Amino acid sequence: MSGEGLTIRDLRVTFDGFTAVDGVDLDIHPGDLRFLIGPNGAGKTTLVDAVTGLVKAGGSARFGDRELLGRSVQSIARMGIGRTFQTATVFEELTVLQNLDIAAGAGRGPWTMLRRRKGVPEPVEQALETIGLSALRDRPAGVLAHGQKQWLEIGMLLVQDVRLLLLDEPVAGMSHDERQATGELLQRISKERTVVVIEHDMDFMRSFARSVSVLHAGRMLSQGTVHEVQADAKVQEVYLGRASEPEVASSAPVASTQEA
Ligand SMILES: Nc1ncnc2c1ncn2[C@@H]1O[C@H](COP(=O)(O)OP(=O)(O)OP(=O)(O)O)[C@@H](O)[C@H]1O
Repeated sequence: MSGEGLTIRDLRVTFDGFTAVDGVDLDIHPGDLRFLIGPNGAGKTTLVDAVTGLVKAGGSARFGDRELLGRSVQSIARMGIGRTFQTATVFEELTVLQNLDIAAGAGRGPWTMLRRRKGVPEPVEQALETIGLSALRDRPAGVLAHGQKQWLEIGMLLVQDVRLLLLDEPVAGMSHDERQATGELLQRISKERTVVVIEHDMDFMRSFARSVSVLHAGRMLSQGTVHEVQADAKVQEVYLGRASEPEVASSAPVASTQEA
């Protein structure tokens, strides 16, 4: 796929003397479906915060040939970079369609837009279909299942024509079927866009990652295919060495199961 990639060099984020991201290099090519994994506190969310302008960072993060560091959150969003957070942020009282409509017209006043809207704009129709919520378009977002809210939030990025999607634990709390549907959704989306997924669910990672980067204590520990990362002794040590911690224990099989 042509388009813009994300190139990070020597990224550093410090909070009151504590270094959360410690000189990270990362290359994400257009059309990648990259999983960013690592134990709790590794710096995954902070890295995404830095790329999206939420925290100050040193080093460089370029989208195509444009530097992101030093720009405002809004300016970075206008460049086609969008993210989701661990908790879905949709307007619960508004319908699925209204949520997408507002996202599509971000910057136009929502009420003006809702009053004047006749018919459904093509990008909104397409997003509804992509996220599988066409039949629920007139339902209030608040009644959607947990997984469906996450898909709606992804749809809200699609209608803004986001080129690089950064998703923070999109399948947390989802059922097995919802995870499967989400993985397939991300594969569809990454045919035309670039997707980065922060994830703790190793089964999900094995099934859907095109490439993987492993962060540990603010540094890049390992990168490659699922197979390469699983076979990396450093990765095995980081995960297996912490297998007694409940959340990481669920991640431990990264080092011990067969190739995805
Ligand atoms: N605003 C902040 N102020 C101080 N320390 C912070 C701040 N945000 C994050 N940290 C610290 O930076 C480190 C990295 O946190 P981060 O949330 O990026 O990790 P993570 O890899 O996303 O972890 P998790 O998988 O648990 O979400 C942690 O030690 C965290 O406590």
